[in-house]
Amino acid sequence: MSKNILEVSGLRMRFGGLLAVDGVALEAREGQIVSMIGPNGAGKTTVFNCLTGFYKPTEGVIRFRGEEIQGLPGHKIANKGMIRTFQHVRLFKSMTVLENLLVAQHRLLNNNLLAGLFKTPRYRDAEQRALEQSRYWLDKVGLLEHANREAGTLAYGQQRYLEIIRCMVTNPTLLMLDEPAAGLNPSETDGLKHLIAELRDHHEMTVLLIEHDMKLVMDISDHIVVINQGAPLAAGTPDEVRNNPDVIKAYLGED
Ligand SMILES: Nc1ncnc2c1ncn2[C@@H]1O[C@H](COP(=O)(O)OP(=O)(O)OP(=O)(O)O)[C@@H](O)[C@H]1O
Repeated sequence: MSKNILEVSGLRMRFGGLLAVDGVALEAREGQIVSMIGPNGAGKTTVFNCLTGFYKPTEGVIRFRGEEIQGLPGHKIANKGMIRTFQHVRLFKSMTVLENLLVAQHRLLNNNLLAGLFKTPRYRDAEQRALEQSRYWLDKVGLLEHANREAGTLAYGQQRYLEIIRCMVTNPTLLMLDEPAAGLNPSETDGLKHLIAELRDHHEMTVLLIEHDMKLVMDISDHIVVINQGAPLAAGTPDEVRNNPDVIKAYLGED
């Protein structure tokens, strides 16, 4: 059986009088796509912010590859291999597409200032690997020909892809995507769906997804967690969730 990458239990996050996250639990096993859904304001992004160390959770246990990480600063959690995208595109828009990918791999490159200054063979090897890794992922999402363009000049859908591969070049253990389909047209959304499925099926990636596009979620998720007003409402396979009366009432019935 595949191992647990992420285990979250009893997660609570309070902002003054507002309990934005109230007892959320979730689990992601290696190679699974796990989606978190719920109406606007349900607390999904707040859960992401707690997992990635942007917020210190009020309560709860977060285990990443068996190790408790709740309350650790974001950079330490990212160094452990938990990498995310944001609801709104956050690229270095005046840098080239390729530079965005190289900057993301700075840990591989800049671990020794002197090595960088003198361009030692070891540094050059690392630089070469970073370039190869970048080209591989650019090719995968059809952006290789745009490698030297300013990232801000890419079409919106391409910027979304670039954000995802900017995570992939760091060889993450867990890829967390916050509404990656937001603002995409149907054909871009379909491309995104295939890319996420490919990351799981051919790159053994574990993916935690927040998404409002129900077709995307239902088509690719192995497991879905539904939260409503901060609290867990249901969890299960896409079929179980789709047919759950509480979910239909609280969420799917809203549209
Ligand atoms: N830093 C903060 N300070 C105070 N309240 C916050 C903060 N961050 C989030 N909230 C509140 O917590 C609740 C949950 O917000 P959150 O953004 O996590 O929901 P969401 O499920 O991601 O929503 P959406 O689907 O619209 O992105 C909301 O009521 C929001 O206003």
